[in-house]
Amino acid sequence: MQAPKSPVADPAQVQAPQALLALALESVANAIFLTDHKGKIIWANEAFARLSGYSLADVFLRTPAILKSGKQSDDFYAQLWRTIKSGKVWQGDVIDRRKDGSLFAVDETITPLFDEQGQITHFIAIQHDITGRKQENEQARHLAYHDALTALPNRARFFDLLETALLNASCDKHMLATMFVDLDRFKPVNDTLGHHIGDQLLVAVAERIRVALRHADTVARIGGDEFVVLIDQLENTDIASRLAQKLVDTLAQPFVLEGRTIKVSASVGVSIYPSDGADSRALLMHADQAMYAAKSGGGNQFQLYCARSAQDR
Ligand SMILES: Nc1nc2c(ncn2[C@@H]2O[C@H](COP(=O)(O)OP(=O)(O)OP(=O)(O)O)[C@@H](O)[C@H]2O)c(=O)[nH]1
Repeated sequence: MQAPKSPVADPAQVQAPQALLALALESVANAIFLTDHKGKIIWANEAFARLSGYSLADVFLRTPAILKSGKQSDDFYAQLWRTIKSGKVWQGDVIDRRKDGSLFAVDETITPLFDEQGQITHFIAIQHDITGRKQENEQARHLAYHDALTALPNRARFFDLLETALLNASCDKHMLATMFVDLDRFKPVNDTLGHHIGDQLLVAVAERIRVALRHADTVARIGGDEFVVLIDQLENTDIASRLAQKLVDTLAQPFVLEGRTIKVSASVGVSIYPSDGADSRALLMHADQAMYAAKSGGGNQFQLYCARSAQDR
């Protein structure tokens, strides 16, 4: 079989309904391809070539597997095939790969075509390009859950992660630690060196905290100079103390920004699940109280939450 040629190009010249239909399918803005009952592509329109980068000759008698991006599981494709082979319409979002290797996202509908005996003869796939919409959604999701200055997770994201970690911790009966990290004397940096240096310092602080911890630990920025940390699957409280001291030490090291050496320090408060609180609100509140105890002690130190001393305050 040879790849069919494009139909006539000028709709005004086309009289026969079938030729007009062929021209309409060729010219429509949605990418469309037609396969035989085994899934081999026997026709594709110009919009498909524009979207995928594959000409009809490239894909002729190949299967749509040529578009596979690796972003969907084998189960996904198995389910798709089960649906259309049973004679039903399949509809869903798919991420495909172009001829040049780049990815694109489509909202795709695949419809089986039947002969008079009710046997499937072909499948027709119609794709609507949603790459832009997907990217916008992802950007919006990222903005909703991340701090714009440091790109760390924000308060909302931190609480989501903490809730999930707490669910797992209560099932598996393991401990976790939350830490409240607040810079000491950050305001004078803004006041004397300017807000833009203050911003750079916050970015550098975020990076130092991240580097001091393991990849699996979570660091979030929840306010001006306030960061929180989640240490999951904590083996013992000594580890939390050691990590808190590590944060205090790393943040006490001078920062060099735009050729200036800047010294700040941090106060860190630590609370442990389950001994210091059973839920996210209690844990964060107690880590915050412990942080204030560290600040009252002169800063540049950490404190573990202590229920008795919190009652005395
Ligand atoms: N540069 C910069 N400053 C910010 C940002 N958000 C909040 N701030 C400033 O951060 C400061 C935080 O206030 P404080 O926590 O009282 O400052 P501090 O000097 O560290 O106070 P102590 O913790 O008591 O030592 C305020 O001056 C805010 O204006 C930001 O995104 N960028």
